[in-house]
Amino acid sequence: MVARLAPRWCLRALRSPLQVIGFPSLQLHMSGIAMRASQEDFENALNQVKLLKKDPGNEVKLKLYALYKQATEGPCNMPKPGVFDFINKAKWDAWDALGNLPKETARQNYVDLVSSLSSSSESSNQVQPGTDRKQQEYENLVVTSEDGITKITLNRPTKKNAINTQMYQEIILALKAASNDDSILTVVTGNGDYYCSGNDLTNFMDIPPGGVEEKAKQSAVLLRDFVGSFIDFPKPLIAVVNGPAMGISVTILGLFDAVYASDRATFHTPFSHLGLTPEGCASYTFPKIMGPAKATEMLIFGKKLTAGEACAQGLVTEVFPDSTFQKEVWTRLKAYSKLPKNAMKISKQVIRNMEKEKLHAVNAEESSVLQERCLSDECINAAVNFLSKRAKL
Ligand SMILES: CCCCC/C=C/C(=O)SCCNC(=O)CCNC(=O)[C@H](O)C(C)(C)COP(=O)(O)OP(=O)(O)OC[C@H]1O[C@@H](n2cnc3c(N)ncnc32)[C@H](O)[C@@H]1OP(=O)(O)O
Repeated sequence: MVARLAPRWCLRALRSPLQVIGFPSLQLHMSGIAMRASQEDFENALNQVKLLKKDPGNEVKLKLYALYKQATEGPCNMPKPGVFDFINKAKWDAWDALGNLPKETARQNYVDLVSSLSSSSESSNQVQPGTDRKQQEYENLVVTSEDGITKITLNRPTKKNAINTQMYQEIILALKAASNDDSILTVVTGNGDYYCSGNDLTNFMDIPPGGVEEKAKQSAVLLRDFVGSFIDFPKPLIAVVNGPAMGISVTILGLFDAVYASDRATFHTPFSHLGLTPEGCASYTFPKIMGPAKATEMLIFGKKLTAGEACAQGLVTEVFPDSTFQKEVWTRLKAYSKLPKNAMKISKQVIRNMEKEKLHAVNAEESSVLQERCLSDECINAAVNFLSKRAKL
């Protein structure tokens, strides 16, 4: 069966030779698509393309074409068109550039790309690199974009940037926006002396009408969505750890592509002390990064690491003296942001796609275990303890 799907913007007048690039990706030879894990998503994505309200432009159309061909036929197998056959040459180049990218990865990248296009056509939240534009307003974050870098700053310095319920939601939104904007790199950092003190322990105080069980359920869903948005983030994601980091802000570092730390930073996951268990996929990423024995010290015994120790164990990419931290890190990030955008993004996706499913499974399991832990005496006592000490201050 061959289905030809024509998005509305496909019907617009075409001006340049490149604009007549069609959508072979939409000529669905369904029987030829291998039955693999992501086939349903892939088919949905093929259908979603025709619903796009906005023409995504030739660069994106070529990318969709190339990923479709790679996903369904494998590496480029066509003879190279002549130099004056502009359109077919551009298509051939795009497909050929994917080299030996596995079919499954191409399929996943196609799905991710369509998903980002769908959201961006909904939100139209495009940010031009180099414009230092402040994005959407958030209560607990400051998000800016400059020199192709979107910077998400955790902004509750008086609470050591503890993540309250609203802030979890805002971070999910900010990551979604950053994945759809024109930036090349995305950075997460903290305002003030802390990077982040982890989950806001007062989150547990806000009990809905359904009671504590309902609260635990809501927290688990929020946690899974929050961590999921890091797992799925499609561009290079960098943590600029300006000071101490605790709890979930540490575990999630295992899902970043690079972590730069000030020598003032520390890394602390006192889960057992709080009656809690690891999240952020750390039960999988930490043993992989630092080996099971070191992961145990952090995740089960709550050993606090210095920046130097975290670097030696592979959790941190590099440590800088606090006095020159910002200058050195931003000089480096600006240089990285000038590297070819698509190559970096695709490389990140190739690396992540190797274990995306595993990470989602780990996230679901950790969230479900935590849903139970939140209701345990150990956890409730630890939260009450923190809150009563705080009340005395
Ligand atoms: C969605 C469910 C996820 C569940 C998984 C949980 C994962 C985690 O993240 S576990 C880690 C949780 N975090 C903590 O246990 C840290 C608790 N905070 C502290 O131990 C200390 O505040 C400190 C070491 C971070 C800083 O100590 P200090 O320098 O002495 O400063 P203060 O204690 O006076 O803090 C200033 C101000 O900030 C408030 N605050 C700090 N961290 C948190 C927090 N995590 N939750 C709520 N509030 C926090 C602190 O209470 C002070 O507030 P005020 O008293 O109103 O000034």
